[in-house]
Amino acid sequence: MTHADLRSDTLRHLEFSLGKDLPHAHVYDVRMALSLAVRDRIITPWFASTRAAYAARGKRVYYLSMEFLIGRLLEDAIVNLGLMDEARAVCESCGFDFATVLANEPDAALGNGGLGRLAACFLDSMSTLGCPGHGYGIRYEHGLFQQRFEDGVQIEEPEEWLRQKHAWEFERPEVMYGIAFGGHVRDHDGRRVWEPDEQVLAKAHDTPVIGWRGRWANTLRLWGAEAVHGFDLAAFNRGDYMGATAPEALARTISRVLYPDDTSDAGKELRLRQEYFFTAASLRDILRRFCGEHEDLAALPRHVAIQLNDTHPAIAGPELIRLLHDEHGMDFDTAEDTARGCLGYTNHTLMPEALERWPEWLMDRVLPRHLEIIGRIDEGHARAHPHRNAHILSDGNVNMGELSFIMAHKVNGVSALHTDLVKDTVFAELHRLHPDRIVNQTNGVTPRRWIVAANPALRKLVGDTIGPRWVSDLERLSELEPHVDDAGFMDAYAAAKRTNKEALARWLRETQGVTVNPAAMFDIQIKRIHEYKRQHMNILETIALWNAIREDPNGEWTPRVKIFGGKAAPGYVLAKEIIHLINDVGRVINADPVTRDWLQVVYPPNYNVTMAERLIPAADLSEQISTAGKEASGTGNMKFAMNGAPTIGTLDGANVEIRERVGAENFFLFGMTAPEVVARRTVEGHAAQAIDASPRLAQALEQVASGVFSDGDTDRYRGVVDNLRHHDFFVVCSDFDGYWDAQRRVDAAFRDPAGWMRMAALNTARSGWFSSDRTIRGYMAEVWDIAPLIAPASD
Ligand SMILES: CCc1ccc([C@H](C)CC(=O)N[C@@H]2O[C@H](CO)[C@@H](O)[C@H](O)[C@H]2O)cc1
Repeated sequence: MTHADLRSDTLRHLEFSLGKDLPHAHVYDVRMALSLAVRDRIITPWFASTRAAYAARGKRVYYLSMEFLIGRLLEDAIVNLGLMDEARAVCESCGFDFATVLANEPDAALGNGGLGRLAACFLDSMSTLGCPGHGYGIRYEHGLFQQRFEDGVQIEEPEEWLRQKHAWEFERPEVMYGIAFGGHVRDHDGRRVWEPDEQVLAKAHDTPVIGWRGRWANTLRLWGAEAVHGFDLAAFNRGDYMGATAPEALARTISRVLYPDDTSDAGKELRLRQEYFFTAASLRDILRRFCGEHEDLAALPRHVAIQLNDTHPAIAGPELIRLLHDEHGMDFDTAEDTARGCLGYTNHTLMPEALERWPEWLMDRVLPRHLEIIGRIDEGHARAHPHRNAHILSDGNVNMGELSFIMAHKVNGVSALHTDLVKDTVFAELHRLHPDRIVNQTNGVTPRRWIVAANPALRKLVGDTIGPRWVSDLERLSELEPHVDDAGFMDAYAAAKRTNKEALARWLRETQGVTVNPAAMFDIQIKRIHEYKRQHMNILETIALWNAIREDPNGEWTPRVKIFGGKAAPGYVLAKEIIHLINDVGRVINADPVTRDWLQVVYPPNYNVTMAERLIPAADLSEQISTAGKEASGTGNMKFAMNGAPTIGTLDGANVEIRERVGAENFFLFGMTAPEVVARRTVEGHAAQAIDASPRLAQALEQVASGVFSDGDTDRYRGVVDNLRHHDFFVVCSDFDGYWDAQRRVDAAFRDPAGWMRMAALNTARSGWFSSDRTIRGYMAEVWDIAPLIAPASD
């Protein structure tokens, strides 16, 4: 595949697909034309993969997720097809800067955070491994809101990724299903018949997902909602223009926007409709494909593995039973067992408020037949386990966690610690009743996006040092370890990090108007804003450091740039207060001439996948400081370690496994363990005690309370301060001094550049296990019982 070919194809698309003459082309036109030319090169492996899967008559995996946090796709496709140099040459030959062309693509922000991004990494790995699978989700017209700051306060604005044509999808008007809602269930000669009173059409939009080296491609099928009868001409003729389009608008509401909550169950009816809409359309599509190849529906589990990405598609259990029993006449118990044989359920959070519980009355109104079926499942489980103390239906609610567990043949947590906590807490009773149902599948991330695309300097160095095979066999990074004692390699490693830091400094200057010193330590915390992730502990430590530098300006300090990134759910008041506080503290500290050269705070708005790709390669320190027992896994922690940023963190989620693999000496540990946190909470006034014992913390809290960072306004942070002083459920105060001490250890370590770079390089060399390829191989063997349809990549 020469540059000439890609160039001629790009120019052909510019002319015939975009209808643009090169002299008049805008960057958008070139980006679209190049995208279409690159997409053309995905079609052949895509068709071949589909044919191979059909020919194999084997098993397929279906990953059902309300979220796919994809980001941009052009560079990802170019990387997986090995067309980087060609694509850059094509842009330059058209008179456009490659980076500018790539930057013209909007992020597909169809997710909130960890869960959605994990789904996207999993799709890349399933294609790279040749695991026949499809992603199923919702084609939201508006993804996660755009974040901007007004005087440091988060303002949400609608996200408009579809304002421009989406280059990577194929609309499938021929794949359309009517999805029913509401109505009643009545008896009809001994059978229960659902008579819904609403219907919405689900139309498929397919995006090919190409794997490394373009050897296999799966499909991401996203459903868009449309009205059965969209336009009311009679109303229009009556001049009731709103009335005329109301049916269309109402129907499209279902796929209009992503719910921006990532930890609390909004419990909104529309959310339940979204969950049923995509789950029902996906199951219809799965059964259509199966019935096109096989007769006996009881054989479904041998050919179909369905993974529930948290409880959000949990209605899949009752819906599959409804299809098998009500529509295909299978007897109920066989239908239930058949469904269980297909279903796997992944739990991603222990936060009680994040576990979905739908009021029975709401389920009865939206999905009356499903509520009946859920009742029968629960009764059946009670009959099988008379003394059980776990219920799907309890206190007038439908517990979607219990439903998912009982309807799945395998349940997994997303890190070793999390899986143990799932067994000991949220599902302790069900674990007792089904002791071999829970397995662990520690998360992973795709090295194609998070090293090859995001960090070309490191990619080149690693490739030059150990050859090309690490990209699809990441544990080969361990072959770098002997080179860590080689000065030449370490100089090149440090140079790569420096290149990335200078690039980030340039971007911060150009986009944020902030000048940072690339020699300073880039200390980064990027993730959704949440009390358990403890961004407020980070900013309190920053204030304490500021105080310490001001008290001893000539002391031996390590220049540090504190970089934050992250959105708060619009309704999460305290998280929004934390955002405001970080911006307010930054405003004061950055203006302080005494400390300016030693400490800066930067918080670029609208953190997303593309910004993560820019920040992570430039990081020196990875902040993973959640309250132990609260972060199910984390995946940012893995991306930072791979890109040579040692972690300061607690023994929480996958931090535990990162520390085990990179070595305790290459990890800055602090804080209470999960059991210690639980014990500490039982101590009356544990926060006040900790504050009394820590003058640094007490001073910082008092400064926040007294308005030092809010122009004397003593109300602005009353919420955060009172919560910390009187509740502090996430033990910020009790972990503060440990955190402070760990940060001072970081300072000392960073002042030894060679020593620091050694830690950084060992983090890279020892984090290969955290590839999502390893994770997917685990699911394939222990959950889906499926074999890849291609041999492992040889290069
Ligand atoms: C009902 C609202 C809602 C929406 C999303 C969620 C997600 C489960 C939250 C989430 O993203 N969890 C994160 O999942 C990652 C992938 O497994 C983990 O690495 C993170 O630790 C976990 O917080 C909970 C509740």
